Amino acid sequence: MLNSPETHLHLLMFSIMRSSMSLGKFFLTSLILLLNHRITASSALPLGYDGDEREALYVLRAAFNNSLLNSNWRGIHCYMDDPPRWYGIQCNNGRVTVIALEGMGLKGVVNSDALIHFSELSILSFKNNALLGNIMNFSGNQKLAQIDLSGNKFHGPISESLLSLALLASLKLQNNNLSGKIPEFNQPTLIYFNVSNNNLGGQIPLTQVVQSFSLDSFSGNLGLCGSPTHNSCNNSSVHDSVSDGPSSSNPSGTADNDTKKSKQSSISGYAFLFLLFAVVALLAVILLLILYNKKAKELKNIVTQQNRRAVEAEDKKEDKSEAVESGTVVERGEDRGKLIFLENGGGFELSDLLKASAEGLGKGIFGNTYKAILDNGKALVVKRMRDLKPMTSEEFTRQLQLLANQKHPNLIPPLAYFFSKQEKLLIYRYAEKGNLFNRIHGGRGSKERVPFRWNSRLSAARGVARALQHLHANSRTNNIIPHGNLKSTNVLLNQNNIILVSDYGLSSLIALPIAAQSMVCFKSPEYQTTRRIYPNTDVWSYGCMLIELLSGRVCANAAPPGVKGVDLCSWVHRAVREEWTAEIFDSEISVQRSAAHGMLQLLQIAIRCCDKSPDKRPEMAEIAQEIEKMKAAVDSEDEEDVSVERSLTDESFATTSSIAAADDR
Ligand SMILES: Nc1ncnc2c1ncn2[C@@H]1O[C@H](COP(=O)(O)OP(=O)(O)OP(=O)(O)O)[C@@H](O)[C@H]1O
Repeated sequence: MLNSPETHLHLLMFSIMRSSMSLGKFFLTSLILLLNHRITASSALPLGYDGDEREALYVLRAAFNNSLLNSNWRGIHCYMDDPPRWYGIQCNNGRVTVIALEGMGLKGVVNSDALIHFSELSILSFKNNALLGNIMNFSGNQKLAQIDLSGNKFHGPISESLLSLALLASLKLQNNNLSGKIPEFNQPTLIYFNVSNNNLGGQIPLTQVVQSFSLDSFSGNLGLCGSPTHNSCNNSSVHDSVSDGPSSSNPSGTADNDTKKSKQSSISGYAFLFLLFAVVALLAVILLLILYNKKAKELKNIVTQQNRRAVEAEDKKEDKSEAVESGTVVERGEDRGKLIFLENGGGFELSDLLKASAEGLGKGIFGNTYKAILDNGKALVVKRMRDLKPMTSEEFTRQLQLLANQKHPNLIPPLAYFFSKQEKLLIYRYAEKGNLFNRIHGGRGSKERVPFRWNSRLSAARGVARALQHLHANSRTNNIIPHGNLKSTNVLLNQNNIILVSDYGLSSLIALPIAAQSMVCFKSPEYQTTRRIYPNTDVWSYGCMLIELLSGRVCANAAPPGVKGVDLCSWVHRAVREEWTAEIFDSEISVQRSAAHGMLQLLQIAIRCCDKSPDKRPEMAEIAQEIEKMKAAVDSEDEEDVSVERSLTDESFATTSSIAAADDR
């Protein structure tokens, strides 16, 4: 896990409340530390990402000038096999495969060559924004299969470069200002096509592919004629289409050539005049926009300066010893945020947090996590949240309150949160004994390693099952994913080794593209095949975690950055099928003879949880009940020393094999 050097939490809080500049600096420091860590960890590898792609994304970011992208699109966008960190971007092997920026109110002009470097791009969506410009040149994007530019302000013709996309399956250009004719699409791969509600004209191409789409795909374009519309094409539009396309209704060119030429030249004369007029109008609009922007910027600067002066003056007047009551909302101006306690008497106040020193614990989906130590020695955990769904402070509060209301001895709910326009923080109790991942894998091979024996592993499995059962029982009605990100780094141990499941229910806060890249649920078999997740997708994550607990191997779906893992469900199925089941168990527990029965039982439960079909997995309540009934092993020092004669043999797995074989599809 990443451990950044000691730093001061009050810097973070102070910067949030006082100065966006120092906040940026703090953020930059954390980012540099993170990048350093990554680069050191993989110094043997080449660059690991595509520089041209990153530059092209920066150009797009500048064009969009969107606050979320301005803050989120920083650093390395795709690094080798790491999950990508940029909002709306998905990658494979350091290359961008998906750009999906939907419904974000994006404005600005997208250059026609904006995507030329993305040769691995397969999905592009700018759906429902307010983007301007011509349809891009896609000649460099031969892997593009889905394009959705609908609901924008794109104008001009539909780019002919689309004709070169041999894998194109879906093209959505509806609700724009596109004009000109529809190109003669002929890719047999094209199964969805919509150009409705534009200003397109001329005859609809007679190619088999284009003609296979219904009237809905073309409606709302007054200038279109020919099948499947009910407008017959008048002579000029028919001639247009005849002269431009080989698959038009008169390909032999038997019409009177002279008449055709004179009509064509008069049409192109009008077209030229129209174009000239359009160019002049466009230049005038651009000039006006530039002037307007300049004025707006000047005005904004003046207002910002005045505001800053006003805030400084107010700060001087403020009583420094302002009391902060725990259990109440602490509010010092909307833009400077609020600290809200979710539990009465959190035992600390904002002023304590401001003075606390902090050290980095690591970086998760949401950003950096810090351990903050208050002056009285109490430790808290502060999570700095990034990539959240756009939501109001009220929505955020509602979601957090729901999470805080989940009371169970094996859950660790948020204690408090901080909300401002730029910054969202979650504050938790500190779990003194770290996480289950470190307990299973940490210090292997070193003298410091304290063996993690069967009874403790069984307690961990039981604690997590109880916590999940509680979450599942309490969220059944609204069909949400109760945990969504169950993995061993999110299972914590307190001073008394009590299991505390953390980070539950956060999928309701995080933006979908980021969640889909990072959260464990989205790596499940059902999401890979159907793009859907279900409440009992958690059961699958639990199955993976049980195998990690039994085998001491890292689970690929839940491995921290920089750690390689194994697809444990497939691995276990293979082990059982190929009859090397005895190898599954971690040597620290396989030497415990009295634990053999329990280990087999837990393995069988894990295999059922791992079923590819969500319907066939057991309910969390059933699993919890089965684990409750399992007895702790009667342990002794002697047992732990049986290293030569393994207590588990392949024969002892006869029952397990048959169950797993039935489950293995
Ligand atoms: N309340 C806590 N007490 C002690 N350690 C914690 C606490 N919360 C998180 N941690 C530890 O801090 C580190 C970073 O946590 P964080 O939640 O940011 O990332 P993660 O768990 O690795 O990934 P993800 O964001 O996907 O959950 C992890 O090692 C985690 O176990």
